[in-house]
Formats: sequence, C-alpha cells, structure tokens
Amino acid sequence: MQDDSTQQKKPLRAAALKRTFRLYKYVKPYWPAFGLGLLFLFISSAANLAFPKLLGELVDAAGGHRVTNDPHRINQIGLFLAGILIAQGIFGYLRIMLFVNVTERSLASLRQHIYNHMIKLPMRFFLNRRVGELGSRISSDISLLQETFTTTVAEFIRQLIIIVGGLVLLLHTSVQLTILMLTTLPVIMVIAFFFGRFVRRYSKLAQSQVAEANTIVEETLQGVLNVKAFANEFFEMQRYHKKIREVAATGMKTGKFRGAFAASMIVGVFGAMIGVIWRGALLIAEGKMDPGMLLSFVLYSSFIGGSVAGLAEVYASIQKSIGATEHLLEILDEPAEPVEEMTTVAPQDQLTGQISFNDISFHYPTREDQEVLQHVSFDIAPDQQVALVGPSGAGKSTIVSLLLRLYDPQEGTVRFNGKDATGFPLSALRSQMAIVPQDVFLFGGTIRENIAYGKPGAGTEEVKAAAEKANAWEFIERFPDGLDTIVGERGIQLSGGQRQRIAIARAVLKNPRILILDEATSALDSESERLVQDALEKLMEGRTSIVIAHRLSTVRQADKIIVLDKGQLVEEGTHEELVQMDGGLYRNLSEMQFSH
Ligand SMILES: Nc1ncnc2c1ncn2[C@@H]1O[C@H](COP(=O)(O)OP(=O)(O)OP(=O)(O)O)[C@@H](O)[C@H]1O
Repeated sequence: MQDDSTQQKKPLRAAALKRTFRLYKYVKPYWPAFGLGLLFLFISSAANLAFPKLLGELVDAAGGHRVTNDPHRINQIGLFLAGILIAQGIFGYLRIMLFVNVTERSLASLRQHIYNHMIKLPMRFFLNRRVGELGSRISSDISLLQETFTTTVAEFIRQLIIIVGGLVLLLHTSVQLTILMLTTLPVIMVIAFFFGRFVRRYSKLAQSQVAEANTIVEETLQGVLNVKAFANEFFEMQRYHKKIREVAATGMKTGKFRGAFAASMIVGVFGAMIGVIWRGALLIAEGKMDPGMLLSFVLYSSFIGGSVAGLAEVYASIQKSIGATEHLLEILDEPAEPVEEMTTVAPQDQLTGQISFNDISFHYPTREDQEVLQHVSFDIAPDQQVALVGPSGAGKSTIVSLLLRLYDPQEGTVRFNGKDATGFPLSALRSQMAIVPQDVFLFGGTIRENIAYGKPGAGTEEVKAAAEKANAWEFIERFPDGLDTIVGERGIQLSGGQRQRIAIARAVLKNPRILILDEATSALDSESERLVQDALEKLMEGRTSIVIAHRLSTVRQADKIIVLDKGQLVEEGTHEELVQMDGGLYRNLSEMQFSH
C-alpha cells in the first residue's frame, strides 16, 4: 500500500526541476490553451487585487476626513465593484476550464505513453519490482501531477501575483504601516518553521504507520483463506491492534505540535493585525489616514498572509510532483524491448520449427552468482515433440524463457532455422510461438475474449472451432451465456481443467509454429485429465512442441526427452533409450514415479 504523501518528496533542485520540464513535451501541443489560461489567471488575480482598494474607497466615499461624502461616487464604485466581481467570475471559470482541459489531455497522453513504454519493457525490469506496487505507484504519481497541473501551478502564480502586487499596493497605501507589518513577519516565520518541522516529521511517521497497518489489512484480506485455515484471526487482530495503537500514539503527539502551531499562528497573526489596526487608528486620529485606507490595508495584509501561507503548501506539492515526475521519467528512461505490431511475418522470418541451443550458459539478471544453465546444447527438428524433464529447479522453465527471448543467454546462442535468434524481429519470433502455461492466466472478461487473446479480432466461428479442438466447447456450451460467460477475476469461476482447456483453445487459435506446454503439476481428475491430454495431443500435431513434463507418464511418446539437472543437460534420448541407462537420472526418476 502506497501513501501518496509520504513518498517522493524531494528538495527542489535545479537539476530536478530541469528534468521535470521534460514532461513539458506532453503539454506543448496544448500551449495556446494553456497560455490563454495563464492570461485569464493573470486578469482574475489582478481583479482580485482591485477589491481592497475599491472597498476602501467605497468606505471613504461615505465620508472620510479627507474626502467629501458623495453618494454618486458610492454608487459608481459599487457598480464598478460588481462589474469586477462578474469579470472575475467569468475569467476564473474560463481559466479553470482551460487548465483542466489542458491537463486532462496532457495526462491522457502521458498515461498512454507510460503504459505503452512499460508494457514493452523487458522481463528484467519486472523481476525486481512488485508489479502491484508499480501499478499503484504510477496511478498515484499521475494523480499527483494532475493536481499540480490543474491547481498547484495556477495557485502558485496567483499567490505570487497577490504577494508582489499586494506589497506594492500596501506600500502605496501606507509606508509606515507596511514596515510595522513586515517587522512582525520574521517572528511568525520562526514559529511556523519551528513547529512546522515537528508537525511534518510526525505526520510522516504517522503516514508510514498507517501504510503498515493497511498492509496488514490488505494482506490478510487477500489471503483470508490462509488466515481462516490457520485459525489465526486473533493473531491478526492483535497484530493490527498494535499497529493501530502506534498510529494513534503518533497522531496524538502530532496533535500537541499541531495545536501549538495553530495557536501561535493565530496569536501571531491576530497580534500583527491588532498592532496594525491600532497604529492605523492612531494615524486616522491624527488625520494622516482615512478609515477606508485602513480597511484596504487590512484586507491587503490578509490577502498577502493567506498567499504566503498557501505558498508553503504549494511548495510541498511541487516537491512531491517532482518526486513523482522523477519516478515516471525513470520508467520512461528504461530501454524497452524492440517489439512492434505484427500483422504478417516476413517470409525470411517464418520459423520452420527447427531450434537449437548452442552451448548456452545463463544466469538471471537479478542473481548473477547463480548459473541457472551451464553449457546446454541440444537440437530440435521441425515438428518434433520434445519433453524437458528434471527435478524442480533444474532449469526447464528457464529454457522456455530463453526460447521466447524473455532473456538472452550470457554465453552461447539460441537458433531458429539455424539462424541466430537475435537475427529475427522479436515480435516475429514470439508471434509464431504459443505457450500453454502451468498457471493459466485468464483476464477478467468473457471466455470469448480470453480465447480470442490468441488472435485478437477472431470471429465467433473461429473462436468456437478453437474451443471445439481444445475440448472446451462442451463445457462452454453448457453455460447459459456460452462464450460470453464472465470468467471472474483471473478465471476463478472456472475449474482448473476448464481454465487449461481455454488456454489450449487460445493456443489453437494462435496456430503457432512452435508450441510450448508447461504441464500442470496439480493433477486433474481423470476425466478432465483425459480431455486436456487429448486436446493437447491434437494441438501438438504438425508443429514443433516442447513440453515441460512433471509427470513422466505423459512423455513416453515424445520424440526426444531432454533431461536436465542443476542447469546441466545430463541425458537426451527417447523413453526407451533412457530407461536403458543404468544409474541414469531419467531411469531413477521414472522408477521413483512408477513405484507408487
Ligand atoms: N526470475 C528468476 N530470477 C532469479 N532466479 C530464478 C528466476 N526464475 C528461476 N530462477 C532460478 O533458476 C533456477 C531454475 O529455475 P526454473 O524455473 O527454470 O526451474 P524448473 O526446472 O522449471 O523448476 P520447476 O520444475 O520447479 O518449475 C532455480 O534455481 C530458480 O531458483
């Protein structure tokens, strides 16, 4: 669980700001609207500044010391004020609308750009990141930017205009009072700085504690089955209780500083106000000032005070968005895989189904010291059925990953058609292979969508034919909604065997040159097993297939069995050949499996 406000606050540095400006390219196409928005912002802020002055004049027109009372002028000023008010409303509305439009369009393009980039990133990128975290991070980073673009930037500009313009008008109204007011500022600033630091520190702590508490809630709800199965409800309640108590304790500590902060700010601000009004009253009494001027002065001071206070918030928010931007840029700076949209595969890139591994050594980028494959070489002829067997962790799935070029080996080459795999466009390679994984991943939509994933845009007839071939049609047909049955998140509304047959139908539709099957370890009941096995056999016909076999009973008919152990290829041959080998690993494994 991420908490927006604890994360990614970075000090404002020139370099960071400069990097942030790289995002400007997303706003650039909309700069005329943005510029117009800025102009309106300027107008509405300036109109804002006119109010205190005019209100002061209105009061004085009623009869100050130095002005004669003048009903005509009162009405004139009143009308003028109303006019400004309306203008401000209109410009304010237009400004917000323009800013929101620009922001929404820019963010849509940024979102799309980031997603497009991220989905093309190599597996290496996803290995050391938690995917859920990545997703929520990006959405919170983008919402932060959304706020910055729509409100913060505008607020910042508005506040600057008000502070600078306000100060000029204050000086114009009364130099003496301005100096008096400004002398109180340092005191208020010191108080704000001192307490503000504590408040920030404790709020940060509280936020991270809340995040920890939320993690408990999330994890236990997601894994509620485990909690219940272990009868650990009370254990979890305790764990949550402890965290929540910590949150409350920190909150109360923060409260002390927050209270002190608020109280001293109120005393400071009102103290300054009283000082100024007192001094102003004396000036009026001395005939050096009119009541209306004092009113303008006080209003200007409060405008400025409000803007200065707001500036602190704006600063924090800009800091946060710089952090967010850096994150997003980090992702954008990761080199993507050279995947491209494939409609047809060029003739020279068409796979014959011949594959060879030549002296391949490989370690995962995250674990450099663990050689997962060591000098592995083998050849697969077109249309051969090959089984990969070996103990858990031997490197079977890794071989599949290398085939799909999810990773490239550090040593040796993978070849297709006798040609180095790197010589084919990545998407051309992958588009001619299909994998039926062990853990079938279904998307949350309908059965139809899930099958058509093998060939986006496939028509009902095609989908149906694929489902029939995969022995899936008989159960799909029995659902009232047929192909339009919703499978539920990750396919939870289907049984294991049904999920597998959908994955097979998907592969049938893709009609790959090379088929990769990761046999399910969890045994299905014999009826589903037979249906799945039968569908797989039909699917394997007429193409090269590589089966990661966990149960040796299913690999007897394979043209070739490759036996791996601890990253090395230890035996290779047909079932008959391998069972002959005295002390061979395959023979051992099959004796073990068939002895019970
Ligand atoms: N993404 C990864 N990052 C680092 N190491 C990994 C990764 N995936 C697998 N490994 C390691 O590589 C080795 C081979 O794993 P692999 O998944 O290829 O084995 P396997 O033969 O398919 O095993 P199983 O039959 O249990 O699925 C294991 O020691 C594993 O810990």
